[in-house]
Amino acid sequence: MQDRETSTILSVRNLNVRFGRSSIPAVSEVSFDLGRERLGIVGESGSGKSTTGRAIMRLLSPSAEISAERFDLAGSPLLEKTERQMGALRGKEMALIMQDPRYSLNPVLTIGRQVAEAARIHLGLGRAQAMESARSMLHRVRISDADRVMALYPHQISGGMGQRVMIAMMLLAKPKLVIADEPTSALDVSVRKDVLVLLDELVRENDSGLILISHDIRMVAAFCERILVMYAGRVVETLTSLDDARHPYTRGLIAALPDPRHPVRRLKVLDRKALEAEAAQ
Ligand SMILES: Nc1ncnc2c1ncn2[C@@H]1O[C@H](COP(=O)(O)OP(=O)(O)OP(=O)(O)O)[C@@H](O)[C@H]1O
Repeated sequence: MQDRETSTILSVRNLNVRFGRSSIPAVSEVSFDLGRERLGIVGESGSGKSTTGRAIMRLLSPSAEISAERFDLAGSPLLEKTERQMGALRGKEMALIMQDPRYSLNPVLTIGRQVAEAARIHLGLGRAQAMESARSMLHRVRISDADRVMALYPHQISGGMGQRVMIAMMLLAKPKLVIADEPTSALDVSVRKDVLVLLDELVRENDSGLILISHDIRMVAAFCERILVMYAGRVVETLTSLDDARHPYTRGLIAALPDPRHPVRRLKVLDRKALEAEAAQ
């Protein structure tokens, strides 16, 4: 059996995030541990998924107040780090893959330049070696004509190709922790699965921990060993299988998504009145 104690990458106890003077916390009392495994965070829009992911990266707006009893990356408290120390961790020890590669890639640099730049910064390579490392990483994300793609600018490649480039850049330094926030929702349906399979493959190869954030509970269930279900900033349920879902909100999330095995004419919607009644109890 795996020794969870030594393999814990991230440990979160009672994480709270509040923006400005807002009386309602965006994230409330969230707790979980992450080892070298895949953990999903699901919930509807506004439930606090992205805020949790960005709090881990310490990439929230300055108006955000973060507090936690424990908030450790590999045993080291994230809230005690200076911005400079966080800068050194991002990309090297922890990486964030966001929804739309068009906004994450630098529009004025060629793909080759920006992947090589990541290799230079995070792996400490010289110019020529960094270019070579960029080329081999692009091959690893199954871009077969890497030389041609390296000469292109972000607007000249497809969304699916852009997300492969982002994955190449983000996983180059084999970070311990990868957070993927809706990594496929801006992509064409036909390439979504390929991109997720690739991400999953590289995360396993690197022996990293993955947090996959999405509103799509079925997609998350296909890739993750454990799922945290968030509602109004709180974790309402932790699942290892969708069949174990007990909370009416989780059941609503499952029912609101189409199941390819059982197509339906009309999609269900969340029963908000029942949920609010339950929350008030
Ligand atoms: N910079 C900010 N300033 C003020 N409030 C914010 C900020 N960012 C997020 N929030 C609030 O925090 C709450 C949680 O938002 P968050 O983006 O984490 O939800 P989410 O579950 O990721 O939703 P989505 O899927 O739409 O991104 C929301 O009420 C949102 O309005």
